[in-house]
Amino acid sequence: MAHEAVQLRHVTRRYGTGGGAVTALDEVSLDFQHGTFTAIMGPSGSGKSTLLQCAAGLDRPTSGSVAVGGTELTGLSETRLTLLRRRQIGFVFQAFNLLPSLTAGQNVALPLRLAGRRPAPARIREVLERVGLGERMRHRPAELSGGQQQRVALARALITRPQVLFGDEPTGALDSQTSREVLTLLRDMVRDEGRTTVMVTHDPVAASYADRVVFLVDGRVDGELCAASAQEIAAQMAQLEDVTC
Ligand SMILES: Nc1ncnc2c1ncn2[C@@H]1O[C@H](COP(=O)(O)OP(=O)(O)OP(=O)(O)O)[C@@H](O)[C@H]1O
Repeated sequence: MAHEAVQLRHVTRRYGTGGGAVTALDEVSLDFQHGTFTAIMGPSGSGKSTLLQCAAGLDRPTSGSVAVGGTELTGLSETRLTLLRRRQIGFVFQAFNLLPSLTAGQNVALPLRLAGRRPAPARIREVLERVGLGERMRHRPAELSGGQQQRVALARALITRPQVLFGDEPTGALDSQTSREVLTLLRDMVRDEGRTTVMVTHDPVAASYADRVVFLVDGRVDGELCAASAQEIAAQMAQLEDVTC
């Protein structure tokens, strides 16, 4: 494919005005290539979540441009942006955000229902099987472990076959063993299905599952590592946190 999966050019996001204004992102330019797994790291308040929200079309930059799958988001109406998000983007958060009264299968079907489509039961089963939960279709969230709930949330994000999957601390609420299972699943999906994945994390071990780690400091890109170990990533983070203290 000719274009990047996600392209940010000189993206600035400012909150507020006057003396109390905060520049959460400051002229960030980044490309996320098709079929790659990128982790975004940086000290608290460095702009990681803002970057993800702008890249996913959930927030609009103050200036600069974002393109997803070759479509420029700047200037799209809210309706067209919503349609693009539904078709091309999946999102998983630290909180699983499942509806407690719905079964796993019904939760997974929700994005299609919201788009006015009738989900085929076979497709729901296929996606739940992909995350290892084919037998749990009729279970409600309270009957599932944290890791299983996050896998249902992942299946829900994948039901529309998005080009790009964004995760904001997707393993932040999981113990280390369960985190590893979810991260392995994410990495396998990138490798086997070419699902471009961008994940914010505080955890160097989680980041080591990615092909590339981009570091943010004060809303700017401050270096990156490729195919790095958790130790290398932790060392880089310690250095950045020292500098910003
Ligand atoms: N809605 C908002 N209104 C005002 N300021 C905001 C808003 N959202 C974020 N900020 C500010 O923008 C900066 C970047 O925030 P952001 O949440 O992107 O950082 P982060 O790196 O994800 O932080 P953390 O690791 O603590 O979650 C911070 O200074 C934050 O206080």
